[in-house]
Amino acid sequence: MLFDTTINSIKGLDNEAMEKAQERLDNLTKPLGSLGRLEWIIKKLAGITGEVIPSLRKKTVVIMCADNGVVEEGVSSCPKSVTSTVTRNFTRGITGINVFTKHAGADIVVVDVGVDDEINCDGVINRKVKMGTDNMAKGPAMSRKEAIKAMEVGMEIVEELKLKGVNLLGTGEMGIGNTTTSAAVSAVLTGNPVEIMVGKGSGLTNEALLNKISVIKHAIELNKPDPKDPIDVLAKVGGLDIAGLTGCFLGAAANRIPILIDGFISAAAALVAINIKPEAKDYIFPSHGSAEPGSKKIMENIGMEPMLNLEMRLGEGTGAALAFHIFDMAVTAYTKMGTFNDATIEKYHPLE
Ligand SMILES: O=C(O)c1ccc[n+]([C@@H]2O[C@H](COP(=O)([O-])O)[C@@H](O)[C@H]2O)c1
Ligand SMILES: Cc1cc2nc[nH]c2cc1C
Repeated sequence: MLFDTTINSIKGLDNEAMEKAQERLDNLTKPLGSLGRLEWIIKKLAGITGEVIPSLRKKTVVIMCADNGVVEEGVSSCPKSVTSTVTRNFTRGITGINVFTKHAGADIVVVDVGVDDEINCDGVINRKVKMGTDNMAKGPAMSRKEAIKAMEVGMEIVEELKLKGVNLLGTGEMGIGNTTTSAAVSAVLTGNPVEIMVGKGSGLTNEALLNKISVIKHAIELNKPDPKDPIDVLAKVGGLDIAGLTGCFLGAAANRIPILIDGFISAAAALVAINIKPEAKDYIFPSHGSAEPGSKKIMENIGMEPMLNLEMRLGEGTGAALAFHIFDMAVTAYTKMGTFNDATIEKYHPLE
């Protein structure tokens, strides 16, 4: 089964490549460590790829699109039909992520993993597991088998992209109601109270926010997801979009491809992936901190610090695409700066 083989092929980082990268970083004409977390990016890229001089040849954002049955409980300001409309619009070049990726010199791959509509649109890959999840306020969102199938969709997509030479991935999603499922999954897995994991998503009144909180609490009480079993949590109170992205994170780790988290939903998927296989964390990078409050709590739980804080909450992978620029700058500085061997000054050593 693809799921098991993927999980079993996730291995640790290449320490030798990381040591050599550190050596080069320390030899660049700058005070030791002065490029801060750009140096951390370089070292981690070297450990992931085994290349001492990493190059970002092909960058792609994978967008997992799916509907969430819980939307019928009034948890979103948007009608469910927005999921299929925006999914189609990704192929028309007019959405936020189209502009963000174009500017970053990256591509997008749009995957229908469970939109409740026949998409039939060139440019949208049809890997529909089912026509949206069931309403988690009335029973499990999906079966365990469906959750695994959706994760395998993500794993397959990453394998296909690897064959096409993609060596930097971003994660994005489109799914009305998915801030509700992300809050539910992350509340259960982090052990935080539902209230602090929930926000207004794409926009809610204060009254509707209270309803969203009680719907999530009810869904958790009803389905009793087991916090020690991340797949159980994903299946009972998650979504097909989150599951697809969880598969992308695990697939990227198995295929040694660096992969960036985007906003709250993508962070919830990374949280599930790390709970399934802790070593996957080595392959995952943060990008921005979403305005959705639960995003910060997930980052704290997985021990990551976003690189940007712009209060964005669009999703689609826009924050990840924005961070591609930081990666480009890190690699450019690392490869284009001179070393102390070329420079006319002595290597700078910090005071002991
Ligand atoms: O990425 C984020 O942090 C984020 C925060 C709030 C909303 N969104 C986007 O808005 C949609 C979900 O909002 P909602 O209110 O329907 O749960 C979904 O399509 C996401 O892409 C995304
Ligand atoms: C237009 C629109 C675009 C989106 N992208 C992600 N969520 C969205 C919600 C809406 C409403």
